Amino acid sequence: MAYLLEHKDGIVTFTINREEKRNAVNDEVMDGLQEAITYVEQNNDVRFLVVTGAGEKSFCSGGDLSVFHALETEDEAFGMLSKMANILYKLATLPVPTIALINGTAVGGGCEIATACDFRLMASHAKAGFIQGTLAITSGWGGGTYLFERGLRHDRALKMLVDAKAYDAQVLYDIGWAMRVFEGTKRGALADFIEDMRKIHPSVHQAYKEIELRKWRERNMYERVMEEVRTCARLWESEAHHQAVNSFLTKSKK
Ligand SMILES: CC[C@H](C(=O)O)C(=O)SCCNC(=O)CCNC(=O)[C@H](O)C(C)(C)COP(=O)(O)OP(=O)(O)OC[C@H]1O[C@@H](n2cnc3c(N)ncnc32)[C@H](O)[C@@H]1OP(=O)(O)O
Repeated sequence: MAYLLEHKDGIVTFTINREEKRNAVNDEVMDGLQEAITYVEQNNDVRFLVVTGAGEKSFCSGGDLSVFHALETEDEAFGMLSKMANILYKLATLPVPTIALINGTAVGGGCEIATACDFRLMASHAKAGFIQGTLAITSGWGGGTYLFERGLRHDRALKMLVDAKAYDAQVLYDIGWAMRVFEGTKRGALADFIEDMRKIHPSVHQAYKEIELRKWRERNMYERVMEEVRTCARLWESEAHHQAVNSFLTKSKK
């Protein structure tokens, strides 16, 4: 299975389970994340949704280039990008707290998934970054829009996007993208992080989160995410993008 879904003690954990591809996202992973979100929406006893990756090397390496490189045109790209953007919008606007448990490298769309979550806990060895720029595209699943909403100083958020590189966990903590940097097991880090929150009635969490969600609805967050998707789809068609993807895939085959 390309993903794992677990519900234990009020915590639903969605694990991207494609270590051999550094947990790259394909359609099966997208459908699995949608399944996890639907499960949370339909089960009132769920208190937290955790997103993580299998293994210790990678949280998620973004879109599966070996699959999505076949998308040639703006319209073809828009179809895939908007599918995942809609799923991440539902993730970002879930009433329960969402936690990205970053067990390893989170790049490209992987960084977008983590940014769509309320909290980001990073293993000390992990790196994360919006590397889409190295492929001559922008973020395309809404992650750029969410980043500007996460309260980072504007200059730090913009630099993260335009640098298009993976940063160390400590740097990401210092600029305010990561909330915690942990040593040891991710399970232990999660248990420690939610210890206090677990003592509070879930209706309080949902009421506080609704303050932010109400602001997002009033400020047309969804429309802004879809503008980001259209921009990425337009850039997708460029020769520079297709050459960059082919270069990665060729390197991988050596
Ligand atoms: C809007 C989102 C947007 C989109 O695609 O829609 C994006 O996400 S754009 C960004 C796409 N992602 C990338 O460009 C990252 C590519 N991967 C890497 O840079 C590295 O693999 C890294 C840093 C994640 C890990 O490096 P490491 O040296 O540990 O591993 P390898 O590079 O040797 O990779 C091992 C194995 O996994 C395959 N792989 C890794 N990432 C992807 C990917 N995103 N898509 C497809 N396949 C991927 C890599 O080809 C290797 O396969 P192998 O068959 O063993 O050669």
